[in-house]
Amino acid sequence: MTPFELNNRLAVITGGATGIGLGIAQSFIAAGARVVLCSRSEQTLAKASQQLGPQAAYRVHDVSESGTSESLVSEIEENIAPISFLINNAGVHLKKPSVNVTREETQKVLDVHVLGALELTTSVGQRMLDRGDGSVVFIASMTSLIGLPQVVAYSAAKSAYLGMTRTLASEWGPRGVRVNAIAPGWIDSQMMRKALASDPKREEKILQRTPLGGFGQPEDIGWATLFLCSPAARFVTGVCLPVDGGASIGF
Ligand SMILES: NC(=O)c1ccc[n+]([C@@H]2O[C@H](COP(=O)([O-])OP(=O)(O)OC[C@H]3O[C@@H](n4cnc5c(N)ncnc54)[C@H](O)[C@@H]3O)[C@@H](O)[C@H]2O)c1
Ligand SMILES: O=C(O)C(=O)C[C@H](O)[C@H](O)CO
Repeated sequence: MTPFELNNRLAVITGGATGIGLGIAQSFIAAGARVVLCSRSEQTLAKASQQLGPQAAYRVHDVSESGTSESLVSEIEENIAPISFLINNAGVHLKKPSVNVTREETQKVLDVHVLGALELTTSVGQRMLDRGDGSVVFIASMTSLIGLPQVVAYSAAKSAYLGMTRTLASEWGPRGVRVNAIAPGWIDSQMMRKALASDPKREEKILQRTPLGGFGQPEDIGWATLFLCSPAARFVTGVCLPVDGGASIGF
């Protein structure tokens, strides 16, 4: 057995039915895990789950809805299995000049990425702490590490993941629960295509500043997330791993 195997253990992946979340689900299943995809559209979830096969299940869940995590987590643990891995991947993008961003728009972005992910993480985390075992990954962004124009609320939310990761890692590490983050660069998904559509020259600029060239694929984030959750990363906690073709190096 290699230290990258996940041995039928259960991963909950928010926003798991599309893009990067689906790539993470594919990588986890390839490593022998079971997955529960959680997002808002039953139709999209059912399609993704069918594509993934018998190792996948889904639950309709809006992470931004306050007070809903406990019932989701207890239902999954009662009917499927204890949750070994939580991947906070659900996200919404907001791209516009910072002076035009309203408080309400910022609140919506923070509700999904920060408040929603934190509520779910503490619900799952309490059970992981009781069992003395578990691993949490936050899908942050290159905007957690470097400046990108016109994404001020999104960047605030993704940067919050760095503090949350370090705090939870230091608090939960002694009790067997690891917490890490990944900062994806430009990864080919609906979100990225939409973000770049407003500025056709941006794609060229991005490709120029990416030493490894091209855009990443969802499975690139999948393999990195798998590493962080696997026994191979048993001595890794509190880090944010960039997976961006080198774009955040600044050359
Ligand atoms: N694609 C990129 O270049 C890139 C770069 C850095 C970070 N990210 C992050 O990766 C994650 C996945 O994004 P993606 O690129 O796959 O785009 P995507 O739009 O395909 O995925 C986002 C997913 O989150 C789900 N979601 C949104 N709000 C939700 C809510 N309230 N409750 C539950 N689910 C919700 C969406 O339904 C969707 O499935 C996001 O957190 C995004 O910010 C993406
Ligand atoms: O580079 C840009 O203009 C972007 O808005 C990129 C996005 O922030 C990125 O793809 C999502 O995190």
